[in-house]
Amino acid sequence: MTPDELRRDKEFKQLCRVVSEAVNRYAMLAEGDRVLVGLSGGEDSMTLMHAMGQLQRRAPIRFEVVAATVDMGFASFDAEALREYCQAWQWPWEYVQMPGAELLREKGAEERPCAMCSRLRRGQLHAVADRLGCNKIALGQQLDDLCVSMLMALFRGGGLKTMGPNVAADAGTKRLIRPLCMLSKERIRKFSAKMAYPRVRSCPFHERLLAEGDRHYLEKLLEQLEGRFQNVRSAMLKGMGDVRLAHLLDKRYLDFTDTTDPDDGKL
Ligand SMILES: Nc1ncnc2c1ncn2[C@@H]1O[C@H](COP(=O)(O)OP(=O)(O)OP(=O)(O)O)[C@@H](O)[C@H]1O
Repeated sequence: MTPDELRRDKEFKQLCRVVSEAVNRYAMLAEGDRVLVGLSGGEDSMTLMHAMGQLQRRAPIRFEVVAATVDMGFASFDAEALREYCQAWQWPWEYVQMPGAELLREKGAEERPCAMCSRLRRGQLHAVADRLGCNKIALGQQLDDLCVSMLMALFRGGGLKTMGPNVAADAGTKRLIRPLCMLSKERIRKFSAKMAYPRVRSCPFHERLLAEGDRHYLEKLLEQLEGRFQNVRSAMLKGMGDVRLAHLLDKRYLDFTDTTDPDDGKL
C-alpha cells in the first residue's frame, strides 16, 4: 500500500479514530512530546507506528515520533527487512543490539524467559529514549493484552490490575503510553493482513509458549468467553474503566463509617 492509499483506507481511518479516542481519553500526548515507539516488527507495533504517523498529521498539537528496535540477538531475527520497511515509510529508526539470548542462557531464564526478556528490552528502550531526549515511550499492547494481563494478575493473586494506558516510568522521568489500548487484536490483525509487514521476528521460545504459556492459555480463554459473552473485550474495557471500590475487598478503600449506599443496594 502506498502512503496515499493508506491515508484513504477506510479501515485504517476507523482504526486511527479509536487510537485517537484513547490518546485523548488518557491524555497520552502533549505539545512538544518526543515519543519513542518500541518497534518489535510484530503487527501491533507496526500498526502503532502507522497510527502515530496519522496522528502526527492530524492532531492539533506537534510531537515527534521515532521508532526503536531492540535486537535481542535471537538467531534469524531479520533486522534488514525491518530497516527496509522503515526506510520505505520514512520512519526515523533506531536499532540497538544486545546479547539477550546469551544473557537468558547465562541466568538460566530459558524456562520462563518472558519476564527477563521484557525487562532487558525495557532497559534498552529507556536508554535509547534518554539518549534521544524522548519523554514518552509508546508500546503496542492492545485491548486483548490488557484483558489477558488483568486475568493473569487476578488468577495469580497479583491484585486487580492491568497495563495502564499512561503510566509513570523510570522514577517519573518518562511516561509509558499504550495508544492501542482500546483496539482488539482482531482489528489490528485484519488491518495488518493488508499491509504485508515484513516477517522479521523469531522468538525462539514461541512454539513452547504457545503450547504451555499462561498468556496464550488466557488468550484462548478470552476467545472462548467471546462465544458466551458477546463483545467480552469491550465489556472488560468498560469494567476496567469503571472501578467500584466500595464493592471490592481492599480495606484501604473501604470506609466503614460511610452510610451512603453507592449502588442503592444492588450489586
Ligand atoms: N524487540 C523489541 N524492540 C522494541 N520494542 C519492542 C520489542 N519487543 C517488544 N517491543 C514493544 O513492546 C510491546 C509489547 O511486547 P510484546 O512482546 O507483547 O510484543 P510482540 O508480540 O513481540 O510484538 P507486537 O506487540 O509488536 O505485535 C510491543 O508492542 C512493542 O511496542
